[in-house]
Amino acid sequence: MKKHILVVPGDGIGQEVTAVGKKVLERIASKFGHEFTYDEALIGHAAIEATGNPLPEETLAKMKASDAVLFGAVGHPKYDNDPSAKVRPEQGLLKMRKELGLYANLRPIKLFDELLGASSIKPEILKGSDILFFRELTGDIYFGEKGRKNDGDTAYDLAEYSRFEVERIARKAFEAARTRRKKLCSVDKANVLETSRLWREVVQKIAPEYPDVEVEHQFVDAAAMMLIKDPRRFDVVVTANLFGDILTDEASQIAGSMGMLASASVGDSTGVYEPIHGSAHDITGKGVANPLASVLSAALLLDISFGLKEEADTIIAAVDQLLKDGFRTRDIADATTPADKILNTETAGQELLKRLG
Ligand SMILES: NC(=O)C1=CN([C@@H]2O[C@H](COP(=O)(O)OP(=O)(O)OC[C@H]3O[C@@H](n4cnc5c(N)ncnc54)[C@H](O)[C@@H]3O)[C@@H](O)[C@H]2O)C=CC1
Ligand SMILES: CC(C)CC(=O)C(=O)O
Ligand SMILES: [Mg+2]
Repeated sequence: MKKHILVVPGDGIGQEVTAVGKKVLERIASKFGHEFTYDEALIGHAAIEATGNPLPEETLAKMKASDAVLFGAVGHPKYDNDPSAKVRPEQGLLKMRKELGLYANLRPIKLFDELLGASSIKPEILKGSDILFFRELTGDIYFGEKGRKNDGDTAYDLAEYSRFEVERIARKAFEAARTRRKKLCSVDKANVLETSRLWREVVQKIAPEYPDVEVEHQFVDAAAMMLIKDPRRFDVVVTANLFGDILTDEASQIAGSMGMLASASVGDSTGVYEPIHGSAHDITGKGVANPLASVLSAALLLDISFGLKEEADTIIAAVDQLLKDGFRTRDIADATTPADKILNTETAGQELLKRLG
């Protein structure tokens, strides 16, 4: 198969982990006889430094012209502590999602059995957890009007959802539930928010079209609690942009670490495949970031954008084997991990390539 992949590492550990994700794609291409070509483009702080723009037109054009994008992360400490900065790395990420119409962010919470002990949640509560989040990605409070009034003393961010926006993500989640355990949990705050009341109304309205799927509605505060108390009760979860952002960072602890969670952002055009984590300033440049979220994002890319299921499964099996062989990056290691089994970003990539064959 011939495909063109755009690699957009972004900032911080995005650079470090995406290099490993790309190597895995290259190895898969040679192993299975595919012809993947690659290009790179700037986003975030790296793009601001080079062009003044967090999402240069050239990057966007390259994204639209590619068959899939392997994305890293954006962000830089200098903006995090400067609320007055008008141009920010995260604007590039949000604009990319909007411009490419990436309204559905699939975040599988996949727990590898070997990592049962890596979580702070008890293994007997965790075992068998397997959740697929559908986070709406182009609406909500992230994209509404924002500003200041009263001489800057009052700030506002408008949360908005249209019926159309809710319905299209809900339908994707219903369809996915049909292929899994046929349970859908819609998470909102309909006891308080009007956007959530529309959300619940739309989900209730289309539910009868999926009679084989059991639907449950939960308020986001209770859902946050239930995720930790009893993660196995969840199959597919569909929720708004802000709630999905927060709940999936929480849910990463089911899988053991933020460094294990991949995602697929899909919608109207080129799919973007990205770890759920950010640029992680605290470990940037140390070479210790777990690259498996990027590697598993590459697997999602092959599966969803290219329909290469066997190739994707080969990557997942290699990750599984790496963990079975006792190797751990620091974020998923514990006191029982022998020193010679602790990997850094680069050695994790090398060990993984050995297991890809
Ligand atoms: N999609 C994106 O590009 C995102 C960007 N950000 C940006 O990233 C910057 C840092 O944000 P934080 O809140 O610290 O979130 P973060 O996700 O970057 O890091 C949170 C914690 O998880 C750890 N972590 C994350 N990924 C890891 C990995 N692969 N291996 C090992 N440990 C890992 C970090 O070291 C940190 O302690 C900010 O500028 C933020 O705006 C945050 C989230 C997503
Ligand atoms: C800039 C943020 C919206 C990025 C983030 O936290 C995410 O996409 O999960
Ligand atoms: Mg997030």
